[in-house]
Amino acid sequence: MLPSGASIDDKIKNFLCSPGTTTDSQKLHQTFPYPEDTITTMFQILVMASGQGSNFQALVDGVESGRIPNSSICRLMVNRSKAYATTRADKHGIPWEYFNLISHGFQEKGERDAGRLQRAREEYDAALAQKVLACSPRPDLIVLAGWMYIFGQRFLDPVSAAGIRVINLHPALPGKYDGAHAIERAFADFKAGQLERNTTGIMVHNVIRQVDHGAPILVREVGCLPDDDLATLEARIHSHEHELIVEATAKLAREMTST
Ligand SMILES: Nc1nc2c(c(=O)[nH]1)N[C@@H](CN(C=O)c1ccc(C(=O)N[C@@H](CCC(=O)O)C(=O)O)cc1)CN2
Ligand SMILES: NCC(=O)N[C@@H]1O[C@H](COP(=O)([O-])[O-])[C@@H](O)[C@H]1O
Repeated sequence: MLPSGASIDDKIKNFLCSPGTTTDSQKLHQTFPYPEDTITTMFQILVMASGQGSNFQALVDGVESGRIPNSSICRLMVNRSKAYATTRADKHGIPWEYFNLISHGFQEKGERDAGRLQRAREEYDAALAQKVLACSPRPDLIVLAGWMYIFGQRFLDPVSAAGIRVINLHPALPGKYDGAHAIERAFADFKAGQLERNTTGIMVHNVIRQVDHGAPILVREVGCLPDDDLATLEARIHSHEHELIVEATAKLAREMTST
């Protein structure tokens, strides 16, 4: 028998651990009719990727290990049909969807007209935003983990209006090497003796319309070594990325769920 001052958590544990107890949530509510806001809900994370998915895997492992607390990866979106991230999602029972600018009919292959290209991207952005907003459960956070497509306002605005934050992992320091192929460009400068302090880095930042210019959330420097080649630098950077993306996502999971 629990003392009268027992906490709700103690009562729940006692209820659930009693012999012959069903874990039916309805029965739980009947027994402990406490306000909805005391029910802990999982922090829902939607991940977007275009490639191998090693950072997606780091997030999956981070959620499963509890390093990313009280969270669930509700969905993976990919824009490349051969993205190995989908295989990783299948292995962990995470639903995924492939949605591509050209394959799904927004842009003609080989299209070169600037107006048509712009309109195609805007329609794709709007459709992708609708897919995100239709997810159940709806995500609290979108993490771009090697997502190689630049969003326009017709994605960013509806998602932001729904209170969903978007963050991105970028393999460069703030204000350096914006855009794709950042590691290659940093390495080329290093080999040319033009990389400041022989140091590049990585960051997780908020996503705004201007690519890789959103406010940084976490930043980590990565030094280039004299005997580095591109492969050794990339491997070291990827290793740091797998840590930083989990640390940043866990930070937001804690901040966005604390009352
Ligand atoms: N509006 C924003 N969209 C995205 C951001 C951002 O900060 N603001 N971050 C990127 C991720 N990224 C770098 O971190 C990045 C990804 C892709 C590109 C790029 O040049 N994409 C081309 C297509 C390239 C390809 O398909 O191989 C494009 O979109 O036309 C630059 C930077 C994610 N989106
Ligand atoms: N500008 C965005 C960008 O370059 N992102 C980079 O794509 C790779 C994805 O690897 P992964 O598919 O193995 O996670 C990562 O190195 C990430 O920093």
